[in-house]
Amino acid sequence: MPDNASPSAIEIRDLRKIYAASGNQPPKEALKGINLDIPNGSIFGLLGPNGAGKSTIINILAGLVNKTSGHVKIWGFDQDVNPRQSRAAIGVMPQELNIDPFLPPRASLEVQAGLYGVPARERWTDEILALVGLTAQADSYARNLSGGMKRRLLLAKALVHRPQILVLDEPTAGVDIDLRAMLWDNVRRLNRDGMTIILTTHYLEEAQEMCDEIAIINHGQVIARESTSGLLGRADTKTLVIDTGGPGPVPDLPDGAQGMRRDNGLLAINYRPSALRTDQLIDALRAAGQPLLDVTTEEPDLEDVFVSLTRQDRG
Ligand SMILES: Nc1ncnc2c1ncn2[C@@H]1O[C@H](COP(=O)(O)OP(=O)(O)OP(=O)(O)O)[C@@H](O)[C@H]1O
Repeated sequence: MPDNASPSAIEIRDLRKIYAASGNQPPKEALKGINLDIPNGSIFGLLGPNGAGKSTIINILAGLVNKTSGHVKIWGFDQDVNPRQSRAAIGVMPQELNIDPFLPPRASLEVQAGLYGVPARERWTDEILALVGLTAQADSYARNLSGGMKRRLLLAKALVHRPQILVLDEPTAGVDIDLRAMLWDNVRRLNRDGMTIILTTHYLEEAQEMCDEIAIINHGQVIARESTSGLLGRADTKTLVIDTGGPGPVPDLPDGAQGMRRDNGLLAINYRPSALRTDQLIDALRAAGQPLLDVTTEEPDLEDVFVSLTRQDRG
């Protein structure tokens, strides 16, 4: 296993990608100078709306798409200077189910290990099969596997060469709850053993739960890159939920606060903590003669941050 002296598993500098024009499609500048360091040992989320450039970044990391310019270091190896080593350090679980239907899982892993030049004594085929829960299906034709099992096989294939970095491209799109839980168990275990995980997902609550750090990509640029908790702290929105003893009209509130009655009769007041303090809201409610039988606050989630950041960045 090569040593990586850098604290970053991945270093991306001024990465640009222009897809050439084709047919009547003009050229497309998909990446406009990405700078990104992905810390060694992290579970890192790469988020962004459709077409933001996430797959382009991942495909460049995986060596499947050629960059137009810029530098990429994987596990300390520059892709252009040490292509073989940089490739060996990364395993990618792709979005598409690209599996040979006639190869059983065990054979498929052996073929993959051969492609990566893993010597027989260093293979860990049975361990990987056990890890992803395919031991019982190890010798069944892949075409007989369920969709969920095929996904597990994709994860297994990404692991054969014991990469230091594992990339999961939308791993849970269209996947049922059990498989999702199993995937995340596996990912956490691999991470605990030292593997750096890079994940793209459309499920923001999943990113919130799984990722230590997150970069948000929009229009081919990094528009935020922070710890998940730092990012959550950025959302300048909070909701105060009050039991006023039953339904009733929404009282007058200070500027910057929006109130609504929920179906259960609770009064929900959305406000910006930077503009208004909670006690000012409470004072206003007291002045309006509202009973305050119970008061709770609801914190923002990643979705709030994501929506507000990508909205600001529009255009
Ligand atoms: N092979 C290609 N040729 C031309 N344009 C492309 C090609 N691949 C991607 N693009 C364009 O580059 C931009 C970025 O696409 P990319 O697939 O990287 O986005 P994404 O963030 O992964 O989106 P999604 O979440 O939908 O997968 C988009 O405008 C897309 O249409």
